[in-house]
Amino acid sequence: MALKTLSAKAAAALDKELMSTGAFSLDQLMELAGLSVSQVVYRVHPVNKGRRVLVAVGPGNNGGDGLVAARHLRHYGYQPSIYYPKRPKNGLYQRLAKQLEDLDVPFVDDFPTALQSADHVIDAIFGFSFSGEVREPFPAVIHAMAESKIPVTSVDAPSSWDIEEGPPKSGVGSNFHPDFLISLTAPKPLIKHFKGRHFIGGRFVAPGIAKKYGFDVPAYEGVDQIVEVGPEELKL
Ligand SMILES: NC(=O)C1=CN([C@@H]2O[C@H](COP(=O)(O)OP(=O)(O)OC[C@H]3O[C@@H](n4cnc5c(N)ncnc54)[C@H](O)[C@@H]3O)[C@@H](O)[C@H]2O)C(O)CC1
Ligand SMILES: [K+]
Repeated sequence: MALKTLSAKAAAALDKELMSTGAFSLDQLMELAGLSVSQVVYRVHPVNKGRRVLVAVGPGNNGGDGLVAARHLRHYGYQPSIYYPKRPKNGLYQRLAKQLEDLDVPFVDDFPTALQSADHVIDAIFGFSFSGEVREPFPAVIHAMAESKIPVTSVDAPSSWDIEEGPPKSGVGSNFHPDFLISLTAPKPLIKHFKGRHFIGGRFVAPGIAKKYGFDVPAYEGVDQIVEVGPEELKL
């Protein structure tokens, strides 16, 4: 498979293109991204392994993917809870949060405490627009995920990792190695540092757009929104 990686810059340009010439709305893309995240959790952590999924939600679209995934997981029979300390005023995020409130999904204030009674964690804090050092209040959250034995699924990138260079050499996130990662549309260069199980989601990209950005859409099966692809199968 000729799956190449997309730099942060290329991934941002692709998203922009999907929403302009591709004619998708952000709501649609986020719904499909979150649906694919929910399928990864269902695959790696079926309901009988424990229903309590704690979702760490960041301030941007990566966080929005986490909110969508939580809704789908609730309908699959999980008991998600949401840590969402920085809520932007944007109507899309507010609607996603309202949809969860209507399903009686709890919002928690203390991530490390909530982690103690979780069976699985979704890291939807930062995606391809992350840069620099992790700012408050997220260092303690990254630290708690890194120290905990609870399995973590990261959305698009392990939060705190540099999109091109991978884990920071020291400080917050240097010891954060999630068990599972779903790359949205195409893996980012950080994938070469990732040792866990890796999935790709984004079963909506038209061949012309994929070709323009130089990646192949992987061979999804049946009704799956995800496909598992090891780093060894990627063209790095
Ligand atoms: N290609 C796809 O399939 C799609 C991807 N989506 C998701 O959108 C993500 C990108 O979303 P965004 O561009 O909104 O950005 P992110 O969600 O990656 O993060 C941006 C937010 O994080 C903050 N931030 C950045 N660096 C920080 C730091 N060092 N400390 C603290 N806060 C920091 C920014 O202020 C901003 O609020 C992707 O990674 C993916 O998860 C979508 O939802 C849409 C479709
Ligand atoms: K993430």
